[in-house]
Amino acid sequence: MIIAIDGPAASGKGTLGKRLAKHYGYRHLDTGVIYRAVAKAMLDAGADLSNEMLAVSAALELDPEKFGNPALKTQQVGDAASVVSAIPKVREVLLNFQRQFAADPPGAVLDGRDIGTVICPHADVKIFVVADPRVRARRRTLEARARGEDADEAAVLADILKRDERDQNRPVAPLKPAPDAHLLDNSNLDIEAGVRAAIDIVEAVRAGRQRV
Ligand SMILES: Nc1ncnc2c1ncn2[C@@H]1O[C@H](COP(=O)(O)OP(=O)(O)O)[C@@H](O)[C@H]1O
Ligand SMILES: Nc1ccn([C@@H]2O[C@H](COP(=O)(O)OP(=O)(O)O)[C@@H](O)[C@H]2O)c(=O)n1
Repeated sequence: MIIAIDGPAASGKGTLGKRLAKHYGYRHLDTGVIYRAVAKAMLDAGADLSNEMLAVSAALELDPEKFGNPALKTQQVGDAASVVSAIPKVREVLLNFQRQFAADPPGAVLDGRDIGTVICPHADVKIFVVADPRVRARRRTLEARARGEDADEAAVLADILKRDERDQNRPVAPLKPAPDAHLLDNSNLDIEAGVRAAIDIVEAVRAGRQRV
């Protein structure tokens, strides 16, 4: 089974993805870290983020072993990721890795922006997670502060809105729900309630299949 989770910045995709994968015994891929890793390589090299050739070679040289690097989590890297991720050739290079991850047994949960629309259009279950931008900014700010960063909530909100705008309006693989995605509004749910709501969606889809 493939579970696709998409949604805007800090909506809770990764948290749900990790918990769903644990619940079902599947592997989990936070696809945002892939674009963040490309962006970090560009920033480290002092490269212009719109340099297609350098971005493509950074994407080709990615090392999945480094996806856990905490330095990928920063706002600066997230911002840069939304610039490099708009380059169609970068997305093309990263497509097979994601599809292969999804196809390997026993099952997989992928979260990102275009999982249900482009990477896994035939996913068994698609969830589109949303939450009020102010709630998302609050949660992301608390997360950054817990890491010891000096985060300003208004600046985090502005960053989230700017990134959503860029991700929604790019010509290739824009952030949007697949027509068959189930909407999950995380604004007023704590993590446990969100996980339960996501499991309920998966179970309802499975039950519907068995009846057919
Ligand atoms: N339902 C929730 N209630 C409270 N905090 C949440 C909830 N879901 C996620 N969070 C927190 O919000 C932040 C962003 O969640 P995350 O899963 O990283 O979002 P995304 O992957 O969409 O960027 C994290 O600090 C996470 O612990
Ligand atoms: N499948 C994906 C995942 C992320 N991205 C890009 O990568 C950036 C960082 O993604 P992320 O999921 O780590 O961001 P957060 O929601 O965690 O803040 C996004 O703003 C997108 O521009 C993408 O284009 N496609």
